Amino acid sequence: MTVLEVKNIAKQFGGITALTDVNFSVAEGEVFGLIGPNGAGKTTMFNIITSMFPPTAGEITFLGEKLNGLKPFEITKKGICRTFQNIRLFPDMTVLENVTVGSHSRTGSGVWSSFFRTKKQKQEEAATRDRARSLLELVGLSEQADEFADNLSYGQQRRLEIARALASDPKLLLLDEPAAGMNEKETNDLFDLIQKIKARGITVVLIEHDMPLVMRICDRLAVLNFGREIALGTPEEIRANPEVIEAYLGKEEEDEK
Ligand SMILES: Nc1ncnc2c1ncn2[C@@H]1O[C@H](COP(=O)(O)OP(=O)(O)OP(=O)(O)O)[C@@H](O)[C@H]1O
Repeated sequence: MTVLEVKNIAKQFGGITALTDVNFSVAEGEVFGLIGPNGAGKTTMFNIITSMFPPTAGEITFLGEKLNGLKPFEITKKGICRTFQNIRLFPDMTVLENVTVGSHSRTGSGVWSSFFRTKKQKQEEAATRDRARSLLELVGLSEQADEFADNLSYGQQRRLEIARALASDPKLLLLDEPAAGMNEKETNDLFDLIQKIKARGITVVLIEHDMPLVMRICDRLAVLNFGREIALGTPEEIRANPEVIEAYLGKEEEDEK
């Protein structure tokens, strides 16, 4: 079954063309990579999928339903969640609280009604906390549950972001550079975590610059370069694609200058 379909997506920011005619689809349970040099348009693609802004052209379909025109919170309700390239935690809240905050789009009771706490609401809150604890266990942060988010290491903060995104029970999880700033051990832990998420039947789209991780974890990949999709295929196909090699090697040569 196709979970996500990206059809003929284009995005212009004034005179800048961030994306041109991008097409790919992601099947249920897949880990799909979105790679490409800096500025290729990857984060813009996530912003369009999550309706942070509309595409200039094209269509996004999620489980057969068009997403165009929905608000970001409606996208979350449909079952799409994301993490951000720059960590966006609440530093003064505990690790557990950061995850329960992620669940609020899920529970039925709003902020106002929680002022008059009914028995049902107390049960809901307890269930939310239990769920948050089980997500912390999944991402390996059970022991840090009561620490302030600010005190966590960088790799731990990234895992906490994933737990928070999972708290709203997504069918599709978008991860924006989850391995950025991680050491080798943390990256290996992240690999295991993504495998576990996949085993839960959650479909994952991953933006990542860590090529060994991408090649190990992804079922398929799309490669963007200057907003254009230059390749689509399995890691083996991508590795052997001359245009991809050129895009990356070209960049390395530039960096050496
Ligand atoms: N809100 C915006 N307003 C104007 N230009 C933007 C905006 N968002 C992105 N861009 C431009 O669109 C292009 C693609 O940027 P984007 O952040 O999507 O690339 P990326 O592939 O995610 O890069 P990186 O790997 O560096 O994060 C860049 O030229 C960027 O400057």
